[in-house]
Amino acid sequence: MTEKPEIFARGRFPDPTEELLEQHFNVHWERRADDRARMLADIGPRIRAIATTSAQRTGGDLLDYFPNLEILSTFSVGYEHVDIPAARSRKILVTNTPDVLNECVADFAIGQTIMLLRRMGEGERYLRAGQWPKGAFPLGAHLGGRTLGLYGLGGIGSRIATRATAFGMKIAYHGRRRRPEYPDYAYHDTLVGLAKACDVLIAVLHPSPETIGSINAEVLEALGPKGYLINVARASIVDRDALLHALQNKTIAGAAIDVFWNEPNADTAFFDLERVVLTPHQGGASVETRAAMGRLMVDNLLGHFSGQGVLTPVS
Ligand SMILES: NC(=O)C1=CN([C@@H]2O[C@H](COP(=O)(O)OP(=O)(O)OC[C@H]3O[C@@H](n4cnc5c(N)ncnc54)[C@H](O)[C@@H]3O)[C@@H](O)[C@H]2O)C=CC1
Ligand SMILES: O=CC(=O)O
Repeated sequence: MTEKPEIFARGRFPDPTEELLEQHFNVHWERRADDRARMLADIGPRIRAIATTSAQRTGGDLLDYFPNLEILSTFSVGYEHVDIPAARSRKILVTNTPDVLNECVADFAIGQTIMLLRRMGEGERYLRAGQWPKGAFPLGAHLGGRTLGLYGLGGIGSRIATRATAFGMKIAYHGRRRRPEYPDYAYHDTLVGLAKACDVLIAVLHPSPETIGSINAEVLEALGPKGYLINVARASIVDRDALLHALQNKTIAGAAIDVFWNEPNADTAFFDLERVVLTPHQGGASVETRAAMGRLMVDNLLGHFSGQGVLTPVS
C-alpha cells in the first residue's frame, strides 16, 4: 500500500472535511501541536501539502519550514491570506474553492439587502426591547424599482443580479470592461459613476492593490443620503473611517457589513449606529456550502497527488 501524503492542516474545518482529510492524507494538525516550533522542525521536510482556512495567514516565513511543499489548498474563494508571490517563487501551487458557494453568498447578499432596506434587524431589536407599544416602527423601503450597483460581476455578483432582477431591481455594474453577455445591465466605467447611478451598492470582488480602499469618501458621497452599501467581499475594499463618518453623519442611508477589518473582532464603533446590519462573515456559511468547499479543497489535493491535476488553481 502506498503511503498517504503528509499534509499540514491549519485552522478548523467542518467535521466532514476533517474526516475527508484524515481519510486521504497523513494529517498534522497545527492546532493540536503542543510545541509548534518543534512540530514544524520535525515534520517540515516531509510535508507535501498545506490545507488551510482563510483565518490563517501563510507567508514566506512559514513556507520556509516546508522545503518539499508542492501545493497549498485554501478552504475559501479569497486568497489574500496567502502570500501568493512567496508561494509562486517557491513553485508552490495554490488552489481555492470558487463557484461552489456562488448561490449561497448571493442568497445572503439579497438577505442583507432586504434586512437593511426593510429595517428587519432594527425592527426585531425594537420589539425585543418592548418599544412597540410606544409606537409603530418607522417604515422601510422597497427593493423593487431601485437600482442595484454591483462592484464585481463575477461568480457571486452575477447570481446576486439574477436574484435582484426577480425582486424588480434594475442592475448596473462597474468592472474593468463592459460585459456584452449582460446587455440588460448598465455598465459604468468608474466606481463613482456606478455609485451615483445606484441605490444599493454591493461590493463582491477580490481585494487587490487596485481595489483596496476603493470605496472611499468620494464613492460614498456619490452614493448619497438615499444610498445603501453592502459589503460581502473583504473589509479592506472599504475605507473604514470614511464609512463610519458617512453613517454617523447620515450622508448614506445605511450599510450591511459581513466582513471586518480585524476579523474575528468586529468593529464596535459600528454597533450603536442606526440603519446598519452587522454579520460575522456569514456569506458562505451554510452546512451544504461548507461541505462542498471541503470536498473541492480535498479534490484539489487528490487531483494534484494523482497526477490528474487540480480543479481550481488560483491564477
Ligand atoms: N462574505 C463571504 O462569506 C464571502 C465573500 N467572498 C468574497 O467575494 C469575492 C468575489 O468572489 P467571486 O465572485 O467568486 O469572484 P470572481 O473572481 O468570480 O468575481 C470577481 C469579479 O470582480 C471583478 N473585478 C476584479 N477587479 C476589479 C476591479 N478593479 N474593478 C471592478 N471589478 C473587478 C472581476 O472581473 C470579477 O468579475 C471573493 O474574492 C471574496 O473576497 C467570497 C465568498 C464568501
Ligand atoms: O469569504 C469567504 C471566502 O470563501 O473567501
